[in-house]
Order: sequence, then structure tokens, then C-alpha cells
Amino acid sequence: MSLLRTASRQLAPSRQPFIRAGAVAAQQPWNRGYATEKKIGGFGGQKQANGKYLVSLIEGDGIGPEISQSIKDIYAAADVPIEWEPVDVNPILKDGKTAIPDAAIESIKRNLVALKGPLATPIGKGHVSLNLTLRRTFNLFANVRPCKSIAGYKTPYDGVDTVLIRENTEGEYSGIEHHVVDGVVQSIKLITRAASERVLRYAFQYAESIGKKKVRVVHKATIMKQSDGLFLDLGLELSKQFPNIQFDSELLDNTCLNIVTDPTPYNDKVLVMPNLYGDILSDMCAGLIGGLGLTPSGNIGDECSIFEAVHGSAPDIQGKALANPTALLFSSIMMLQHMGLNEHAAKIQKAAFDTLAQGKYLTGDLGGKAKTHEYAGAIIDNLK
Ligand SMILES: NC(=O)C1=CN([C@@H]2O[C@H](COP(=O)(O)OP(=O)(O)OC[C@H]3O[C@@H](n4cnc5c(N)ncnc54)[C@H](O)[C@@H]3O)[C@@H](O)[C@H]2O)C=CC1
Ligand SMILES: O=C(O)CCC(=O)C(=O)O
Ligand SMILES: [Mg+2]
Repeated sequence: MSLLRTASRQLAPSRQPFIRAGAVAAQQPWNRGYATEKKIGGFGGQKQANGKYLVSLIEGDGIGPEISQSIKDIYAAADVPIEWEPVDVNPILKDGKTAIPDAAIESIKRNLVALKGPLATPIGKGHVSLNLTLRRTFNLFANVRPCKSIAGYKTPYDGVDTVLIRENTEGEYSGIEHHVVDGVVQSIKLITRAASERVLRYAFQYAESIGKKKVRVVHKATIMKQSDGLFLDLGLELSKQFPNIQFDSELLDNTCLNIVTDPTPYNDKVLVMPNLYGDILSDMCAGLIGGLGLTPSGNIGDECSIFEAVHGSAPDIQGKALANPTALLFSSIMMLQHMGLNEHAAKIQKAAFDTLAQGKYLTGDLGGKAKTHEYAGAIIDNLK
């Protein structure tokens, strides 16, 4: 059963009258894209009477507003039929716990699709991660993090084309921590059959949909015999339902060594793994292709989905117009593909690739001198 149909069956009846972009997209061939060659699942967006899709926009902290502005400028120039609905996710206290304001939750529930800038999390004390809270609130069970070499931008690695899918709601990030006695704390890594099966199944379906031949579980079931053991066993069990996809597994430390030695053997695989491993490995993969300024992601749920860069709020460069908006732009391209707005996705993507390959207006992280808005301006010029 397609992901689209699985998702559609769960629609709240009150939303049925809207035209779903995904439903239209399902009948169309998918354009080749940076982030996803084919549809990545779910559906997206609800067309309004004016023919535009309302999309929730969380600009975020640090460099978030600067890179969000670039996306807004590029989308306006490209005539993308999207209206941004600004969403404030400054945390509130609800029953003594950190929570996302109701208005933000309502916006995302209504629009089904959001683009999100980075949200900062205080170290140690302070509020819990709002990024993780959003993922749990909307049950965004799969975090898809593709990483692809940029033509014309040379790094020590050529032809990188990895896709990592991270379990997104539990694992080491379940947020269950206890102070046991002085000097002893406990953090629970929660692995459930339900969440594991869901993300593993998604990984197989995703591999099939983008023409990758293999799914590999990345784990440490040697040490975490029960938790990673369950994740791995479920992977093997599910693999029997996908006879066209080869299944295997690899220990996380070994994956790290092998990927930085030669990433190309990973190009025919989708890697799927518990939450923490995916967090770390996706930053590491970004390093292979030129850094965090370039890597997008999609947090996919059965109903809503939130697209965001892999990177954080980059406080070290905040407010200096040094940030590279490409990662957020590519995340938005994943979003457009998810919504079935493929022509717009392809047009913007080409303009971004052309700008990167021309190399005249690169941001500092890529060795250039262009300010964030100058780079965005060059992409806009290339749209013409
Ligand atoms: N999904 C999210 O919203 C994420 C949020 N965070 C949060 O972000 C805050 C800062 O975290 P850091 O560890 O500093 O990681 P970071 O990803 O914000 O920055 C790491 C390094 O990459 C650079 N960098 C990141 N994005 C860039 C861009 N678009 N263009 C150019 N350079 C870029 C930064 O300048 C910095 O040197 C923390 O509060 C963290 O919790 C971190 C990762 C993801
Ligand atoms: O929520 C955070 O502060 C960090 C999240 C993160 O590193 C990620 O999603 O990759
Ligand atoms: Mg991270």
C-alpha cells in the first residue's frame, strides 16, 4: 500500500473537502531532485480558494530569520503558490512542563506542512528541546536526511549520495531522565516495537520509491542487546516483506570509519537507525560534502510533516549575514516535492545548483565572500 494511501485513510473527515497537493502529485511523475528523486511519502498541503497553499513557517533562532528571509525572497521571485503563515514557537509552561503554544500547533495541524528554521536548546538546565517536542507532538516518526555532493563544489569526497533515516520520536532522545541519588543519574533509551516498525517500514518503502537497492540498519546491538537488538530484529523481520530490497546491518562505529574512508559504497543504500545515531551521523555526512550549510531534512509523519535543515541556530555567525541558506532551501525543495509542486521544486533547485556551480556568489562556509542575501540574489537571477 502506498504511503499516500496509508496516510489518506487517516484523514480527519473535517479536512476532506480541501484539495490535497499530494493527491494530485500521486498522478504525476516525480522530478529528479537534490533531496529526493521521488516522492518521500505522506501528502502535503491544502489548497485555499485563492489557489495557494498555506504553509506554517517557523523562522527559528540565531541565523533562522536570516536564512528564512532568503527562502521567502526566492519563493516570491519564483512565483511559488505558497503563502507563509508565521508561527511563534517560543515555549510556554503548561502544567509545569515546557510546551509549544497552542496557536502554533493549530497552524501546523491545519496546514499539514511546515518549514522550520533552527531552534536553540539550552545546554544542561533550561527548557527541553523544542525540535524534539515538535517531532513528538506531531508524531513525525521518520527523519529523512539525504546528503549529496554538489556538482562544481569540490570536497575531498566525490559522488556522495547517502540517505539516512533516523527514528525521530524515542530512543536515546525519549527525554526520560532521573536523578537516582547524589552523583548518580539515569537516562532511559526507550525502544518500542511500534515506533521501530514504523520507521523501518518507512525506510524500506522509501528505498523502493527512490530506486535504492539496499536497506542497512546501523546499530550497537552488541552492547545494547535488548534495545538495539529489538530494532535490528524488527528490521530483519520486515525485510521479508520487501524481497526486492537487500537487507543488512552494520555497527555504528564501523559505519563512521567506513563512510569517512569511502562514502561511495553507501550510495546504493538507505541507512536506518535509532535517534541519537542518526543525529550524529547526519552531521558527519554533511562534513563529506561541504558542511551543514548544505544538508536538508524532512520530519515525516502520517499527517503533518515539518521540513528543516540538519544544522542548528549557529550562534557564532548569527546576525552577520554569513549564513548559508542552502540547507533550508533544499529542505523547502523536499517540502515542495512532498506537496507535489514538482515544477517549482525543479526550477528553484536548478537555480541553486547553477549558482553553486558558478561559484561566484558563495557564502563563507563554502569559501566564498557573498553575504546571505547576495547568494540568494544570485539564485533569483538564475531563476530567469
Ligand atoms: N534542528 C534544529 O533546530 C537544531 C538545533 N540545534 C541547536 O542549535 C544551537 C547551536 O548548535 P551548534 O552545536 O552550534 O550547531 P550548529 O549546527 O548551529 O552550528 C555548527 C557549526 O556549523 C556552522 N553552521 C551551521 N549552519 C550553518 C549555515 N547555514 N551556514 C553556515 N554555517 C553554518 C555554525 O556556524 C557552526 O560553526 C544549539 O542550541 C542546538 O541545540 C542544533 C542542531 C539542530
Ligand atoms: O534539538 C536540538 O537542540 C538539537 C537537535 C538536533 O541536533 C537535530 O535535530 O539534528
Ligand atoms: Mg543534530
